[in-house]
Amino acid sequence: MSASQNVLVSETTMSSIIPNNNNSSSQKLPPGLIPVSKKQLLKNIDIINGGAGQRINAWVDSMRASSPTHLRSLPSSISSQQQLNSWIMQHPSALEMFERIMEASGGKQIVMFLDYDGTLSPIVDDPDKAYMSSKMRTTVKKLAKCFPTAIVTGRCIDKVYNFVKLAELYYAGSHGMDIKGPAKGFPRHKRVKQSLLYQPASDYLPMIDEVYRQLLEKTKSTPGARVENHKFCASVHFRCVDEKKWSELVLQVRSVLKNFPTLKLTQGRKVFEIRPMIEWDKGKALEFLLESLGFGNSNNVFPVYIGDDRTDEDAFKMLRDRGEGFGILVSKFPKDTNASYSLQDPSEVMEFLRRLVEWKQMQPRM
Ligand SMILES: O=P(O)(O)OC[C@H]1O[C@H](O[C@H]2O[C@H](CO)[C@@H](O)[C@H](O)[C@H]2O)[C@H](O)[C@@H](O)[C@@H]1O
Repeated sequence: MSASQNVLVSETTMSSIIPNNNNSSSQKLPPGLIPVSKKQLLKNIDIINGGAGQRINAWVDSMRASSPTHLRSLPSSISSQQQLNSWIMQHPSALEMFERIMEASGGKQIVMFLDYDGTLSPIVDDPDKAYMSSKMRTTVKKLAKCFPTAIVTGRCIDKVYNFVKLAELYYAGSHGMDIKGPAKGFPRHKRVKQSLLYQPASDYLPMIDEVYRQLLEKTKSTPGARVENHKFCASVHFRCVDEKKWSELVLQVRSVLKNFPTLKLTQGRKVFEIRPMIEWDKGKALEFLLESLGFGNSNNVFPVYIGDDRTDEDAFKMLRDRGEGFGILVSKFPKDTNASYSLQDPSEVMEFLRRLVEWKQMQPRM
């Protein structure tokens, strides 16, 4: 499959930090953080000014590609079916490969990392109604008894906690920029010595509040647009915006972001993600949690990360680079990914987690 046939566009295509030359003095970097080079900032001035091919149409094309709908993307020809088959060969079902995966773990400590939306809960139109089923909750609860388990999400911790409601988990909210250890029975894992709290973008809190306020105001004329404040980042949803209005929404988002040169924009499933331009992502959060659990330099750990979105790729890549464990992409469609295996949807994720629990319960106690 060629890059142009991939369902997802590359994140860099859509990444923008949108500096405004006139306002740059009023938007200083938060103290202590030097997130980007001058070269990167200049490149992004070019992007917002419409250079480097970043025209409105390119944004809209990318929005179209960001989350295929079932009907539009189901393979309708033999060649796309062949593409799907070849993708599955490269990223086999984690359920079908279960025994082989367990063999590969070779007695190492399994650590579980789970994305939330599209992984533990199905994708729905209203982000406030993305509930996980009680069966899924019970399964994750059992999983956390067997292995250290973390939720890694773009949402802020409070919102995701309201859905998950399990105090025994680690949480990395706001794309990993807000990390907390388990509140219940802490420390659950002997290796963690002190209570865990890490917020590498705390200096950005007022800026995120302000960009959220401006985005809310600016996009209110676009029916269906939805803005969320995730404490250290913000989201602008276009899932419920008529496609004819997408270019209008792009203009609105760009007009706000040009006043915030130290924020970057990436794209998830029918959502723009606005984040501090710091070297931190879900991959870094995964690494931080492994270190906090005492596995920083250990070769006795087998991390498994399950996620469905572009932002999860940072974590998949981190695992590939570390040569430890593997990633599982939740998708029914071929996507360009650093994950090794695939699962089709949250129900398959639940089945995989259930089998992990069963497997663990059958292991002799050490
Ligand atoms: O990292 P995640 O846990 O996957 O969070 C990423 C975004 O998830 C939510 O949006 C997505 O799910 C919504 C509910 O199903 C759906 O309506 C939306 O289209 C998806 O993009 C969340 O609302 C966003 O703020 C997160 O950034």
